Amino acid sequence: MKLTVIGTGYVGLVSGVCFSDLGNEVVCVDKLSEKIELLQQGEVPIYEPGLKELIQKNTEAGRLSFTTDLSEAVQHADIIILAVGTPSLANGEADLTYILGAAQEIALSIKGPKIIMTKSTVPVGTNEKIENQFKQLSVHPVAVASVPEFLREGSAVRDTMNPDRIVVGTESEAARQRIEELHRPLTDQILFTDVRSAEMIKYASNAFLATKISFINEIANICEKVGADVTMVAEGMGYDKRIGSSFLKAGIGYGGSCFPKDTQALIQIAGHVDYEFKLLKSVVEVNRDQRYNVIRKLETILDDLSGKSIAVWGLAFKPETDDVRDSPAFEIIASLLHCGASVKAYDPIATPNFRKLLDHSKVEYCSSAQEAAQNADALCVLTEWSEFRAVSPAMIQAWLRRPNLIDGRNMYSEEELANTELIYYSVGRPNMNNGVKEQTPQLSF
Ligand SMILES: NC(=O)C1=CN([C@@H]2O[C@H](COP(=O)(O)OP(=O)(O)OC[C@H]3O[C@@H](n4cnc5c(N)ncnc54)[C@H](O)[C@@H]3O)[C@@H](O)[C@H]2O)C=CC1
Ligand SMILES: O=C(O)[C@H]1O[C@H](OP(=O)(O)OP(=O)(O)OC[C@H]2O[C@@H](n3ccc(=O)[nH]c3=O)[C@H](O)[C@@H]2O)[C@H](O)[C@@H](O)[C@@H]1O
Repeated sequence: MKLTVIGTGYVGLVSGVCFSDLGNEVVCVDKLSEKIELLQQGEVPIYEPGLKELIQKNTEAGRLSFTTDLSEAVQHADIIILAVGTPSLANGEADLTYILGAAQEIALSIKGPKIIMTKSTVPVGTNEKIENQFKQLSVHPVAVASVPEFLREGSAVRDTMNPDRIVVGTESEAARQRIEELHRPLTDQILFTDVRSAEMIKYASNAFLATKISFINEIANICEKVGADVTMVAEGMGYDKRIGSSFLKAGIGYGGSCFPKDTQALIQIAGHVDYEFKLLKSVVEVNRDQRYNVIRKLETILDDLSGKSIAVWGLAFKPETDDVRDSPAFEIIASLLHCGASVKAYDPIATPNFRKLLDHSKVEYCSSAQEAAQNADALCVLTEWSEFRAVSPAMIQAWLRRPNLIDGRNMYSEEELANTELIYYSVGRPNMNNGVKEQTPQLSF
């Protein structure tokens, strides 16, 4: 099949590359010429395991190419995939400027019938708007389908090649058949729905996963007060197939380019039809507060943070990505600065992106985990990179000036801490002091 993908962010690039790897002829379009030039030279603008090799393989095979010329590229395609960004507006609503802009450009360019497959996450009703735009601007028949994307950053290629399901929302039988044909090599689990339901499935899925995270984070906060261990609680819950073990890792709250924006957008979508999504509002509020536990724990240990040197390990919103969009590290570091602390930060790959967000005289970006931790008054682990897991708590203690470790991702075990003198606070687990668990709090009932 011949495909044109509009937008070379995570979704556009990864799906374009994977579809070409399945034998389709794919042209990827972006309006940013510097991105396209990089891709044409075989370089990848994002860090995503396995992607570079696939780009090289499929470019060499002549199935994959990159261009800034949208109007030329769309002529080539049977199916045009919309994968441009839908960021948040200040009020939390999804900004549809890019997707409607791209649809307009396509409508003014096409010279024959096309299938438009929307992979961007868009509010319910957007694909109908896109369809209307085509009717107004083009004489050529266009079938629109909502085919939301569920990949995760850091495992985007694997997720795309092994999807749990493909959702296809369309009213067009022709689009349905072609899109089924395109996805059949990936899975048999293809669900056909109406357009609005497909759009809703995407928001509901992200909101549900975000709810699981805020739920376990609140359980963790209670565990800290009653002396239980959230990792055991999550394990015990997860064996129940109705609950499932995934997305029950307590931490510093979810970040990234999607959960924060999509939860806000769904609250707005509900608001537009006079429905107050109370549960999701709480999920967002819990998430916003969870990251500040790191600061509260530091204050418990160090009292006043003014003048202290705090090491931070991890700036990306999760491991295996250099994406720092809505990373909890940003607000945590901003709070540390607000409290008068100075920060020494290290991330294996996300530092250049983070520095663009926060260039401050009191933030020193270090080139190794050791350099960041050396002589600091405390270390905060904010992203669970395997590189950090490989450093023993004893080594961390040796590097620090004062033996304080705040583990925002529950990376280290009781056994590893047993032979150290660290004061260790994690999330929803008993604190440790000099290798010994702090006493379980007395319960007053
Ligand atoms: N990042 C992720 O892991 C996932 C994202 N999504 C959704 O997919 C959509 C895309 O997200 P990302 O890939 O992160 O996007 P992104 O924001 O990183 O990249 C979008 C790209 O589209 C380009 N673009 C915008 N308008 C254009 C036009 N008219 N012509 C050509 N190029 C244009 C931009 O220059 C940019 O390079 C969003 O709706 C997002 O919510 C869905 C699942 C996963
Ligand atoms: O719509 C999207 O963009 C994507 O959003 C998420 O993917 P992603 O943001 O790449 O990463 P996740 O692995 O879901 O992690 C999101 C955040 O939740 C946090 N998280 C995740 C799981 C967990 O148990 N606990 C937890 O705190 C992570 O640290 C991270 O900050 C969804 O998992 C994808 O299915 C979806 O396609």
